[in-house]
Amino acid sequence: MKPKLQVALDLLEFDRAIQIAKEAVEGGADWIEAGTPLIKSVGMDIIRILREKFPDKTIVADMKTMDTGAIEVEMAAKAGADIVSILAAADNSTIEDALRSAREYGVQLMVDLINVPDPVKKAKELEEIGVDYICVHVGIDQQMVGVDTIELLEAIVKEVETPLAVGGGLDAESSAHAIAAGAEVVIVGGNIIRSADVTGSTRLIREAIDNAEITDKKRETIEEETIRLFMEVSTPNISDAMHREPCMRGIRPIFEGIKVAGRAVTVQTFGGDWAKTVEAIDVAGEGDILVIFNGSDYITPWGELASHSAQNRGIAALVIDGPVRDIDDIREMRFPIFASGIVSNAGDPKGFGEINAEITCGGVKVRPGDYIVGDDNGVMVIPKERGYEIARRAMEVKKNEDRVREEIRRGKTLSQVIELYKWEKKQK
Ligand SMILES: O=C([C@H](O)CO)[C@H](O)[C@H](O)COP(=O)(O)O
Repeated sequence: MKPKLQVALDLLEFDRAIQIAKEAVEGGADWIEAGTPLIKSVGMDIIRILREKFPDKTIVADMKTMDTGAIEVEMAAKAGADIVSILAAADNSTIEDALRSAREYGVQLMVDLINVPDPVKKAKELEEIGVDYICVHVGIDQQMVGVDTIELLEAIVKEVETPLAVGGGLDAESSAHAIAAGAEVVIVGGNIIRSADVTGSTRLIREAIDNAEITDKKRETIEEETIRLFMEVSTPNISDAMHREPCMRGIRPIFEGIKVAGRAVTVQTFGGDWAKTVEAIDVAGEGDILVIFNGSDYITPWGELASHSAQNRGIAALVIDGPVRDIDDIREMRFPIFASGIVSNAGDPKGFGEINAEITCGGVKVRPGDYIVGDDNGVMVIPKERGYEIARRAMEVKKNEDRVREEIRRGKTLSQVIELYKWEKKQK
């Protein structure tokens, strides 16, 4: 059977959802899902409109029902859905009653394993119950902390014969992998709906699943993926992903066009004492970023020779709450530096201070091993425990902006695209 491609319209705005669905269908999407955020934002009417606009397509209502399964299936069925998706985390009585309702109203029931503690066991129970599709689903928040959709699919596919739909951060490569591993339906949200070229992105996934094969391409490590993603997003994307966390105050790049991401090696020094700052070059590894608190705006612990030595060691950049000197030479060698000032005079190597202690730089706490990302906008610090998550969330911010930019290019104003007036916080 030809694999099915389900586009998940996880959007908030009615008109955008219809337009994006149209573009996805042009690219080869077979099933159109009214995503849960969309249903919550605009109501069940979105299903009626999708039914009307796409009479030949399968419409999926992602209801994420936890209770009263029968009534929610009835609502979605009467609005025009062909398949209704509810939660496997619901009690089996809810799922069984939802299935009765699905039979009564002539729709199919998909049951979503998202957040179920033992998904393999639950999948077997769902098979017993006789649901039409089991949805192997890693939710967006779980994806951000590294839960792997394909691993989950591979654990379940061996255990059940019920048709499997699979979703959770899939792109062309992982969609193909999912189909080759035995899924019948791939569900793709972000990698289609947040693309500037929805039709092109859908087409890529369509082609990949139609020629599905498992590649044994070596996967990146989490660390490699984290750094790659940080290099692909901007520091404003990162700040947005961290709920508008501020960048370091008063610390600017000494030349334009710098883009760096790496782990912090921290240095606390005092008034231009350059012993610890230079010793830190020997401590840091390739790709690390030195982050220094200098304690003076008028005397520097860093210049061209230190930059030269750091560059030779493969150190990615220097970030300093304090001034640097020799910036003409440093600019020429293009060693990336973010600093709070520039002076001519250095201090002496007295040896006060500490390497790899917690410091404050530009008003932001930095611990050794935290992720540092710097670009023309500023320098962001990402706590080491949340590096991968923030890199993934920042990429979602970027993708969303790519799509919004495209819609502005087509003629809408920004407030029209994001329905700004509707989403202003209502006053009491
Ligand atoms: O169901 C979904 C999620 O829980 C939000 O409602 C998504 O549609 C599903 O995860 C697919 O989206 P991506 O993970 O962005 O591909």
